Amino acid sequence: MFLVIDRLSHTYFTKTTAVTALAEVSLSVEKGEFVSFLGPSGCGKTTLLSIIAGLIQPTEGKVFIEGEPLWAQETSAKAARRAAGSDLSTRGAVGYMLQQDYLFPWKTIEENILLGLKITGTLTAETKERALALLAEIGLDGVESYYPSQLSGGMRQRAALVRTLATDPKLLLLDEPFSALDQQTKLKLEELVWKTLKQYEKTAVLVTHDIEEAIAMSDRIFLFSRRPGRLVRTFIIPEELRHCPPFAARQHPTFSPLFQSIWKEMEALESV
Ligand SMILES: Nc1ncnc2c1ncn2[C@@H]1O[C@H](COP(=O)(O)OP(=O)(O)OP(=O)(O)O)[C@@H](O)[C@H]1O
Repeated sequence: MFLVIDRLSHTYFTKTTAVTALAEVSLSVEKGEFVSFLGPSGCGKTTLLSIIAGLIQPTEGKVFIEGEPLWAQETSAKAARRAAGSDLSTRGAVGYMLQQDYLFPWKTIEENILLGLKITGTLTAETKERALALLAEIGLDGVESYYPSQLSGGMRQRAALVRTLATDPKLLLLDEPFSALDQQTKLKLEELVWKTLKQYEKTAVLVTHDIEEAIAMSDRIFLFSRRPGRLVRTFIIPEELRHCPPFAARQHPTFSPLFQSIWKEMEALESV
């Protein structure tokens, strides 16, 4: 298994309160799989994504990426390899794409998309060429010297996708990356992201409120209860939808019945 989450719970402690965001979540994701986290607002989806990204340490439970535990003590051999600069296993392991593109406004598109490579010390002629080729592949050639303010929202999100993929991350975490876009741009970008991730055989986790988007993009959907978020159901997307790009999947006869059944479960969760 590529990603394993084992009996994970998380409580946020403030001076006066304790908020349990997630309770006893266990799930796993295969290499190359695209999964979505769906659930009522505040059920802990972003918290879970931040834990997988290594940004938050959970109060209980474990996360393994390719068998390696997050937050485990480094072995001395591994620490030595890292010190010598020869251990790239954790570099660029996880790519994060958010609702806002977070491109730096004072940097050009080219500087923005190469930033991750610079930070991780992996900027070479080869990785630069790859990033620029990716930019061209998604229809943004010619804008390298532009600043983010000179691009549309959809173009900026495409540039953010290139920046995320430039470091060749093993795992992509997508936190509602399409939710701020107009419907037409959103559908086009879903299509592009899906095709790009399939082409590069990436493993991805998407957080979304949008049931249709989750069905159109995913191989499986994990449905969470209200806070504290517990995994209540796993929907396996039928084979015929999984192999269709999102736009075609939305037109497929099995799409609507699946939407109805997930909608009913979501309604039941919201009314509890
Ligand atoms: N830093 C924090 N300190 C305290 N509580 C927090 C913190 N971050 C999140 N929470 C709380 O934890 C719960 C889960 O939040 P989270 O953002 O993970 O949910 P979500 O499912 O992603 O929500 P939404 O769908 O609305 O984006 C919420 O009740 C939230 O208020």
